Amino acid sequence: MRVRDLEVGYGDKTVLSQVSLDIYKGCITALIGPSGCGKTSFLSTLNRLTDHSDARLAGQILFDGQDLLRDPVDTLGLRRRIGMIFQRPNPFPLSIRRNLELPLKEHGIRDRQVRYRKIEKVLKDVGLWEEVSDRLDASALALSGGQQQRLCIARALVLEPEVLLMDEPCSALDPISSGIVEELILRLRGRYTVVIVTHNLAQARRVANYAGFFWMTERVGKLIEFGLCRHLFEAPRHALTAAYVSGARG
Ligand SMILES: Nc1ncnc2c1ncn2[C@@H]1O[C@H](COP(=O)(O)OP(=O)(O)OP(=O)(O)O)[C@@H](O)[C@H]1O
Repeated sequence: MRVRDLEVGYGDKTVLSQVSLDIYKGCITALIGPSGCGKTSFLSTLNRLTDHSDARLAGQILFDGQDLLRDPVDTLGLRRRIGMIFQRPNPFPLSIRRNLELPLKEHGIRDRQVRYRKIEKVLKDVGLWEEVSDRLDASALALSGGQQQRLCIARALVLEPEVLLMDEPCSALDPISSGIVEELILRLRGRYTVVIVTHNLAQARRVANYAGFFWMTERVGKLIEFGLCRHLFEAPRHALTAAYVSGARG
């Protein structure tokens, strides 16, 4: 995915400008920066979730030869290829099985046996199968927060997306559940392209191959620095990045 000169605004207020970066296949890219500098807005443009707000977008987002901001886009198809996980786990108030069946049905998988095989596989992938295989018809809302978040990740993965966008996926979880979800994210590396927004700098360092640092200048979010995660944390090129990752600012 290639983002060039992206600008995002709401009404007449520009919240993000001049953002250019490449998102590499099979890698984890972490986006860090203080609250309000536009990280979530950036993430939401990548699968056009911004269509649901009054966001104004300019620039280019190139994905598989298509400019997502200019070319006609089938948003349902796009969101199958680019899934999203939110800060708070948001399972449907249905059974564990139905949470995974619904998206499969919505995307035309009619054969029940095929659906069941996919559901078992994805629950094994997210490490939930052992915990829930004997209660697939119980409510997803009865799961713990961490289990709910893994179910939501399973719900995105069951559609076999190419890219997974994660907006602070661990911040509403207790430390143990957060650790389990983080391990899962690490296991996705190489198989999926992941873009994760996190306020947890240690987590960004542990999981990401690439990292981008956002900051507000004159009330507009900018991408200050982007590169290999190791370089951004250990040898930042920009003084602001150095101050933020060292904890001196932010
Ligand atoms: N739908 C919207 N309508 C109007 N303004 C919005 C909308 N969504 C976000 N904003 C504004 O855009 C700016 C950037 O918000 P955004 O949530 O993208 O930042 P963030 O870096 O993800 O913050 P946080 O880390 O707190 O989640 C903020 O000033 C916010 O109030």
